[in-house]
Amino acid sequence: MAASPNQLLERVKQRDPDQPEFHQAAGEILHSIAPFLEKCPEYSRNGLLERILEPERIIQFRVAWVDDAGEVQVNRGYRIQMNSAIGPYKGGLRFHPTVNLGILKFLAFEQVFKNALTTLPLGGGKGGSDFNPKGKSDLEVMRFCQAFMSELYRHIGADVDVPAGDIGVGGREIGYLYGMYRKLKNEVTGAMTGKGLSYGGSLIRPEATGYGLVYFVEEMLKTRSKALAGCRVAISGSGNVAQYAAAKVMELDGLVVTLSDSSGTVHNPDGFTQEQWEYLMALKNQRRGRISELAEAFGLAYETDARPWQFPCDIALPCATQNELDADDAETLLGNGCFCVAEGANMPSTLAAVDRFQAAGILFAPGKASNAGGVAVSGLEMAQNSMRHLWTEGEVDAKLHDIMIAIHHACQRHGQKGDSVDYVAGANIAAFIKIADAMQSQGVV
Ligand SMILES: NC(=O)C1=CN([C@@H]2O[C@H](COP(=O)(O)OP(=O)(O)OC[C@H]3O[C@@H](n4cnc5c(N)ncnc54)[C@H](O)[C@@H]3O)[C@@H](O)[C@H]2O)C=CC1
Ligand SMILES: O=C(O)CCC(=O)C(=O)O
Repeated sequence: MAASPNQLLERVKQRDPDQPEFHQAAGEILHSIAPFLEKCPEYSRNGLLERILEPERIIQFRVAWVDDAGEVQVNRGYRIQMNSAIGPYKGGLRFHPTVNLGILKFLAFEQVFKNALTTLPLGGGKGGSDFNPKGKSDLEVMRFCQAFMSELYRHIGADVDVPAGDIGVGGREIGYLYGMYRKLKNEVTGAMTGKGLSYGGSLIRPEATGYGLVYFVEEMLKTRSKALAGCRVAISGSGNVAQYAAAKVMELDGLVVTLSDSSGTVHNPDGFTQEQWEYLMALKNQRRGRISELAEAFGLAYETDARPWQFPCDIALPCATQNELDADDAETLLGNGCFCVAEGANMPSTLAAVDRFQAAGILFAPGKASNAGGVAVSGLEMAQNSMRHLWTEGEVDAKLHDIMIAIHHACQRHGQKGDSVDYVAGANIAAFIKIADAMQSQGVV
C-alpha cells in the first residue's frame, strides 16, 4: 500500500534530519495535496511521491580560487537537478554564506512546482555556493565565478540544465559565469538565462520577477473588487525582486512604504519617489552599498535590524529571503489592517505565518505562484535563444502578463473554496497534477 503524505514526510525527516527548510517545503506541499490524493488515489501509485521528493541528481564540488591578497580560498559549489520530467532543469544559482544542501534542496523542490505553473516546458533545479560576494572586488568575483564554472560547465547545457541568478547572483555574476561556460564548451547557446542584452539576454528579464509579482497581486485584488492605486505596500529586500516590484507598484500609483536589507529597514510613509528609487538602483547595483545610505541621503526614517512588517501597510510583499516573516510578524500585519500578502521571495513566510493569514481570510499567495514571472521570462529567453531572435519589450511584457494571469487562473481552478481562493492549495495541486502526469506517462525512471 502507498505511504500516506504524513508517513512520507516522516521518512524525509529521518533520512535527512539536518534539512529543516526542505522539510518545511515538502510538508507544505504534501499537506496541500493530501485531500486531492484521497480523491484520486492513482496519483499515489508507482512511488510517484517518493520520486518527486528525491532529487534526480546532486552535484557537489570544490571551488578553489585566489583572492586579491594572493591567498587560496576554498568554497563549496552545488547543483541540485531535482526533476526533468517536464523539461530541462531550470533554476537559479545562489551565492550566500548560508547556502547548504538543505536550503538548495528546498529551493530546487519549490522550483519544480513553480516551473510547472509557468505553462512552459521547464523542469526544476537550483544551485549555488557558500561564497559571499559582499565586500569582494570585481576581480575576486570574476575569479570565483570562473572557478565555479570550471566544474559546473560539464553538467549544464541548453537542453540539459539552464542556470540563472538568485540571491548574490545578478548581471555581473551571470556575465562572468557565462563567459567561462562559452570558453570551456566552445559553443554559444542559451545554457544560462539572465544574460546581458548584448550577448543573448531577453528584454524584461531583470524586471520580470518583480513585475510578475505585481501583475499577480492585481489579479488577487480583482477577486475582492480592489485595485493597487492608493494602497500602502510594504516591501522587504532591496535586490532584484524588490527593486522591480517597487517600480511596478509605483507605476500603478501604489505607495511603497518600506525597503530593507539584512542590516535594517527604511520607512517612508508617504511612499518612495522616483528619485529615491533611482538612487536605490545605483546604490545597490553599482556602488553595492547599504540601504541605510538611502535613508541618510533623503532624511528618511531607518531602523537597524528591523523588519518592515511593523510598519502599517495594506499589502505586504516579502522579497528578501526564506523565513523572513514569522507568526508574530503576521499578527502585527493583520493588526495593522494588511489585507494581502504575496511572496516575491521563495518561502519567506513561515508555516505558522501562513496559517495566521489563511485563518484571518486575507489574500495570501505563495512564492511558487506569485514570483514565477522571473523563471517564466527565463523560459522566454531560452525560446528566443533557440530561435536566434529577440522579442520587443512590449512582446515579452505582454507574454509575462498573460502567464501570470494563467497562473492565477490555475490557482483559482484548484483552490476555490466558497467565495475565496486558497492560493497555496491551488498552486500546489495544479503544479502537482502537471508534474505527476508527465512522470506517470514516462514510466518509472
Ligand atoms: N531573481 C529572481 O529572478 C528571483 C528571485 N527569487 C527569490 O527572491 C528573493 C530575492 O532574490 P533577489 O532579489 O534575486 O536577490 P538579490 O541578491 O538581488 O537581493 C536579495 C535581497 O535580500 C536581502 N537579504 C538577503 N538575506 C537577508 C536576510 N537574512 N535578511 C534580510 N534581508 C536579506 C538582501 O539585502 C537583498 O536586498 C530570494 O528569495 C530569491 O530566491 C524568486 C524568484 C525569482
Ligand atoms: O530564472 C530562473 O531560471 C531562476 C529564477 C529562480 O531562481 C527562481 O524562480 O527562484
